[in-house]
Amino acid sequence: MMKVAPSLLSCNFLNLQQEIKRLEEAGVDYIHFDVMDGNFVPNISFAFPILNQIRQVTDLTIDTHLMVQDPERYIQTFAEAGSDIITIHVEATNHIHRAVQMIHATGKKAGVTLNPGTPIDSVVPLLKDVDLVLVMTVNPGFGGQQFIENGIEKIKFLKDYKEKHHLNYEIEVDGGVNKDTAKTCIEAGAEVLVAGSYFFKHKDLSIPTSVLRGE
Ligand SMILES: O=C(CO)[C@@H](O)[C@H](O)COP(=O)(O)O
Ligand SMILES: [Co+2]
Repeated sequence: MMKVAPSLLSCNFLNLQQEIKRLEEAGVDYIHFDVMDGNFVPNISFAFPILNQIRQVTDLTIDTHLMVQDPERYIQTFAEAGSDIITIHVEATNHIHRAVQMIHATGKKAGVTLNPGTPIDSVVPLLKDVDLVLVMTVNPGFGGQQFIENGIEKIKFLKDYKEKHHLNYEIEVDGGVNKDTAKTCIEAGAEVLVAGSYFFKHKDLSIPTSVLRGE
């Protein structure tokens, strides 16, 4: 069954608690929490104090996407703030394998992600050690961008590799996901769809939840 992970970047920040409640009522699977540091990506979003407050009001899985240079510096803090999954970029550290080990040492699930310009080979040595692989289908830093097609081949590769080697990671896609691009991602083998602008433009959030699940 497809999982849906709305990105809070596109929600109404003035009513955050209400937005979390709407997500719960819509039956989403994960809350996707985008952290941007103004260094790894050219934008700044939000971080632990907000994550910690969200943790106080929901039991939904918090899927933290760290768009942060040298994420090792913040893994412990994001774990303590209440993340369930911590996903880091292969481009953001010289020691991605150690960083994955650090995430697991906190007791949280570890994800790795790669930009549209990064070859899939860069994550292959990590695949047996991670819980999730996030394929970026936009250049990270902003919501509302257009889907970049080269992610589809990466999703297919990850699906085949997972089956061939009997691995357990989830295949997640992030960026420009809407009704149409979701279909292509699902056909290619995606298992978790992140969606921000498409998702929150709906008044009734159960609609994009069902559409993205392919129901
Ligand atoms: O990580 C990111 C952007 O860097 C995403 O999670 C976006 O927030 C998704 O937004 P849409 O492309 O769905 O509007
Ligand atoms: Co994201």
